[in-house]
Amino acid sequence: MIEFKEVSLSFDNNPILKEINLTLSESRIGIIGCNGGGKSSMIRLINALLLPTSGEVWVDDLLTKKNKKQVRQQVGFVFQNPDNQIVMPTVAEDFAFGLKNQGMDKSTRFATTELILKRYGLWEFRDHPAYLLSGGQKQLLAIAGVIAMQPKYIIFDEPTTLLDLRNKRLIEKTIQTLEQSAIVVSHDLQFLAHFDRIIVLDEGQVKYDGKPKEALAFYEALMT
Ligand SMILES: Nc1ncnc2c1ncn2[C@@H]1O[C@H](COP(=O)(O)OP(=O)(O)OP(=O)(O)O)[C@@H](O)[C@H]1O
Repeated sequence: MIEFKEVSLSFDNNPILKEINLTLSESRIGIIGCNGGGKSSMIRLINALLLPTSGEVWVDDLLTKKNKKQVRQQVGFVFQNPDNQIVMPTVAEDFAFGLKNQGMDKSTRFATTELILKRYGLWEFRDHPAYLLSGGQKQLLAIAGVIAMQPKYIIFDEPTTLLDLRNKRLIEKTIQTLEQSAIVVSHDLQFLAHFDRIIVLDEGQVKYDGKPKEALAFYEALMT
C-alpha cells in the first residue's frame, strides 16, 4: 500500500502539489490531468526520486525520505523518455544491468534476457547499441528491464506515447496483465477506462478520485 499523508511539494517556493492525502492499494491506478498539473512530480515522490517539501510518502512500512534505497527496490519506474533509462552500450547488456545489480547469476541472467527480449521483439537487436533503437523500441526495452526486476509496484509515466499501434497494444496488455500493482500516468482515456481507479490531478490537487467512467467524464468536462 502506498500512502500520501498531507504531502506538499514546491520548487523554488512555487507550490506544485498541495496537501495530497491518498491511500493507493488498487491493482491498476491511473493518473490523469492537464499538462503541468503535477502528475510526474507526484509519481516521482513514490520512488523517492523527489521528496516532499512537507508531509510523508509511505511505501508499505517504508518512509521514502528515510529509506530511498529499499523504496526503489520495491517501486520500479518507467520514465516518459526512455533515453533516461539506457545505461549500458548494447540492448542485451542494458536489459540485464538491473538483474546483475540484483545479484542474479550469469546463466539465469542470460536465459532471462533471451526469454524477455524475445517476448518484446528485441532479441534480434541484442548486440545493437541501445541508443540506436527507435523511440518505441527504447521504450519497450525500458519497460522490459523494469518488469524483469519484479518490483512490487511499477510506476509508468506516459508509457505508450512513443509507440506505434502494435507496440502500444503490447504494452497496454503487458500492463493490464502484470502481477504487480501498476500506477500509470496517461492521457489515453481508452486505456485507463479498464483501470480500478482514476485520480484526476489538476493544479497540484486531487480534483476527482473514483471509478474510470465518472473520473474520465469529470476530466473531459474539466478540459472543455
Ligand atoms: N525539477 C523541477 N524544478 C522546477 N520546476 C519543476 C521541476 N519539475 C517540475 N516542475 C514544474 O512543476 C510543474 C508540474 O510538472 P509535472 O511534470 O509534475 O506535471 P505533469 O502533470 O506531469 O505535466 P505533463 O502532463 O506536461 O507531463 C510544472 O510547472 C513544471 O514546470
